[in-house]
This record gives sequence, structure tokens and C-alpha cells, in this order.
Amino acid sequence: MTLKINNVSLNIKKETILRDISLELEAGKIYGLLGRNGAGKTSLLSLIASYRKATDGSITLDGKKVYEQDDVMQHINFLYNPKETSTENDKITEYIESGSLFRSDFDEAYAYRLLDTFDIDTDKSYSALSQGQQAAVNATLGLASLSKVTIFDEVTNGMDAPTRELFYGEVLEAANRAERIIILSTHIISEMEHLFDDIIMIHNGQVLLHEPTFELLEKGYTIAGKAEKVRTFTENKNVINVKFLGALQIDTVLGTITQEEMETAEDNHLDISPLKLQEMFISLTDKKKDGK
Ligand SMILES: Nc1ncnc2c1ncn2[C@@H]1O[C@H](COP(=O)(O)OP(=O)(O)OP(=O)(O)O)[C@@H](O)[C@H]1O
Repeated sequence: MTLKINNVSLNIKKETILRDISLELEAGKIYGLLGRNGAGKTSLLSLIASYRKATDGSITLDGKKVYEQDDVMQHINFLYNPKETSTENDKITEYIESGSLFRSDFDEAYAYRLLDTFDIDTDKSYSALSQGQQAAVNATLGLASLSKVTIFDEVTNGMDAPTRELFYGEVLEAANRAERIIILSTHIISEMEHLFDDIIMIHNGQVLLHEPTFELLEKGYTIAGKAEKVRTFTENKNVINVKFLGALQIDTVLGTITQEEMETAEDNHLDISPLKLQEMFISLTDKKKDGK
């Protein structure tokens, strides 16, 4: 199964929101969609879910156009947390029923197991739940839908840390249950980094990069130790971030490290560790660097 986004652009009024986006997403993968506020993530996801029509270009699932095609659209599920508090009086049980009514792949038993995991009282109405509990119900609807393309747009907003951890575990399980494309748009990068097979970064309405996470993280490293030693080591290197922790300096460097350099680091009691996705993201999307 392949979701193809072909040269998609979106203009709203006279503003260009998305410019010439081309991406190919494969079943069996979890995608992390990252971008600064206003980069265009939700706009792109709305196009995939047919909430909007692209100004140019097309989106296809297994070669079939998605926009306003019911037979294709029912396999694409877009979950987000509405900004307004819901006045929805339906009981959670009714929510699950309607979820399964419209989606042929919906697994009701799985949904109830998830709600139990999230400790949701299914006799309550949706509007009687707290913000974080509503987020857990939305997450459940997405996970249990088993939809071929399942999109979670900042769905963890409002969830507390233990609930987010439960959600991450369930995302991994849901990805193993069925061959599907899962897209997670988030700002909680450090917590979710381990979930992503691929990273897609959107910046100023364009694709900045689309790469397997492990390849991206092999593009650099962090080095920590006595400030003076670290400074000497990273002199003339592409340092994208410098942090201090007491007497310790931690530099994030883009580039590979040679065996010889590894030995020098060891001799100087410097610790080398993998690059952090969040630091790379901050550096790559630094507005000061692109003059914005
Ligand atoms: N209905 C609209 N009318 C005009 N401009 C819009 C509309 N919807 C979105 N935009 C603009 O499109 C740009 C992208 O917005 P979008 O919501 O896609 O960003 P985002 O990456 O999801 O941001 P965030 O991380 O803050 O949620 C922003 O500049 C926003 O102001």
C-alpha cells in the first residue's frame, strides 16, 4: 500500500500555505511529521484526509485519487483534539458504535480494551470527560479503526505523562496488528522519537526532509566532557548546539566521526552519544538561519 502526494500545493486566499509537496508513504511504517508552528503540518494532513482540496497536485492511495472518493476516504482516518470543549452528549459506547459503523476495519473489542487501558468510564458522555480523557478517546478511535492510513495530529495534547506513555506503547502495538500507514504530527519530539521509522520535516510550507530516522540520526553526534577539552575537539566542526551542565560542556555536531577521533575523545575522557532528533530539528528549522 502506498500513499502518494504528488506536487501538492495549497493556497488560501492569496497566501501560499504549501508549496510543491511530494512524498511517498509506505504501509508498515510510523511517520513522524515535524515542523515549527505554522509550518503547514495540519494543512497537509487535512489534504490527505480530504478535508480540503489541494490547489495543485494530487494525492493517491494505491493509485486511486483520494479527494471526495468515499471508497478511498473510508480508509483514511484523521484524529485531532478539537480546540473547543465538546458539548457532545453521546455516551462513549455510542461513540465506539458509530466509529465501527463508518469504518469497515474498525475493531470494537480492541477499542474497548484500549478504553480500559486508558481508564475511561464508557458510561459517561464524551463532554463529561476531562480534556486528557477526551484525547484518549480520540486516540482510541484512531488506533482501533485499523484504517490503512491513520493520522494523529497532536493527539496527545492534554494527556498526562503516564497516559502518553500508554499511547506510545499502543501505537507500536497497533502498527504491528495491521499493515497500515501511521502518521504522528507532534511537538513532543524527544518523547516520541523512538516511535518513528521515518521523519518528515515541513518548513515554511515545503518538505525540508524525508528520511529514515536512523539515517538522520547517523548524521551527527553529541560530545560531552570538560568544557575546554570539548571546545578543542569540536573546533572547526559543524557545531549546531552547545549546552552547559555545571563544569560539563555538551556539543551537538553534524558530521561523521573517524576512528582516530573516537580514540582522541576517549583519551580526553569525552563521552560520545547519538544525535538527539529534537536538537537536529531545532537547528534545521532555525528561522534566524533562513532569514525569517
Ligand atoms: N483557514 C485558514 N486561513 C488562512 N490561513 C490559514 C488557514 N489555515 C491555516 N492557515 C495558515 O497556514 C499556515 C500553516 O498552518 P498549519 O495549521 O497547517 O500549521 P501547523 O504546522 O499545523 O502549525 P502548528 O504546529 O502551530 O499547529 C499558517 O501560516 C496558518 O496561519
